[in-house]
Amino acid sequence: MLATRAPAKINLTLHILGRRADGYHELESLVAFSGGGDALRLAPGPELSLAVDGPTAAAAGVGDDNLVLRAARRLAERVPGLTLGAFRLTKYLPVAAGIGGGSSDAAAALRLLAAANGLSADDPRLMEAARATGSDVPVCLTPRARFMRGAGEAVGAALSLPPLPAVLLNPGAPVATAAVFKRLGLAPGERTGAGSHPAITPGMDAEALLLAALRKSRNDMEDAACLEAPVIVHALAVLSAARGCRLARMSGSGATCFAIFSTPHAAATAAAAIARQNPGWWVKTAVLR
Ligand SMILES: C[C@](O)(CO)[C@H](O)COP(=O)(O)OP(=O)(O)OC[C@H]1O[C@@H](n2ccc(N)nc2=O)[C@H](O)[C@@H]1O
Ligand SMILES: Nc1ncnc2c1ncn2[C@@H]1O[C@H](COP(=O)(O)OP(=O)(O)OP(=O)(O)O)[C@@H](O)[C@H]1O
Repeated sequence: MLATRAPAKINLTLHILGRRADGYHELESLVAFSGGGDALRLAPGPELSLAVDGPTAAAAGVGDDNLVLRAARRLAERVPGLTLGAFRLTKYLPVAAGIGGGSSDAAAALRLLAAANGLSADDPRLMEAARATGSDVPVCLTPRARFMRGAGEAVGAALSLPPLPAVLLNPGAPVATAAVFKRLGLAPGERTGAGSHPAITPGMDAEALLLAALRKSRNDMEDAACLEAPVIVHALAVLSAARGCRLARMSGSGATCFAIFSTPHAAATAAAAIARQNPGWWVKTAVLR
């Protein structure tokens, strides 16, 4: 039995540069990852199957369109004689939440299949299968902080950013990614005129440089997502007002928002207070890296 984790993907920044002729949006995003997340196991064998359990299993679905199965099929198309097997996904991350849960599961499936088949981590067929599965899958293949560009197919080198203590908050409203992109109202071929992304380089000091660069950047999907799910406005206000919050922002197409704190203790104290006051919300602490 092989096992791996599928952590949450957090878009620390998300700049929309325009819409390509093929309808997809061109973006520039600094992405980081939580610890924890979903758990995926694989018993290698000739037949492909999937069982799903865990608190958010029902929303993710066990059908043929589960991203674990889609990623496995995309790799099998590229690797003759690929050993497949029985996957078991234990789903903890909220679904349709802007934290790439399904994409991270798909990337985890590719990592396990690579291990089961003796493929090296830099075998180009893994990245090709990731690209063919979904826009967020390439950046999740090796979950370390890095830039993603294009429509998500171009991923930069891993960045050794200082670990960022954070609170992740999902207010319980599922948000469809395509609906938020549509609300941006860009025509194919149209540019947004977004300025260049503030420089973020390996080894940046957490206290000063990284936070300053993050504050100068944005999530360009935030306003559109707030129209789709107005509770996001409230979620951002709650995070911003938390004691010790240094930056609060939405991830991806929402509705999950994150806040950065100076220490894990400050994040844990804020998370406990927010969870107490909002019993229906998904509130977790994380160290993003
Ligand atoms: C918003 C982000 O989460 C930021 O990381 C991603 O860009 C979205 O990634 P994703 O959920 O994996 O997206 P996909 O499943 O590939 O696409 C869902 C839908 O979102 C739209 N889409 C997606 C990515 C992109 N760069 N431009 C788009 O316009 C397309 O309408 C597409 O049909
Ligand atoms: N393993 C999976 N986990 C979660 N959702 C899945 C999975 N497989 C397929 N899906 C479907 O994919 C859709 C998007 O789910 P996901 O949780 O990945 O969204 P997201 O967090 O908004 O992603 P992103 O941030 O990449 O836009 C859901 O409608 C869900 O039914």
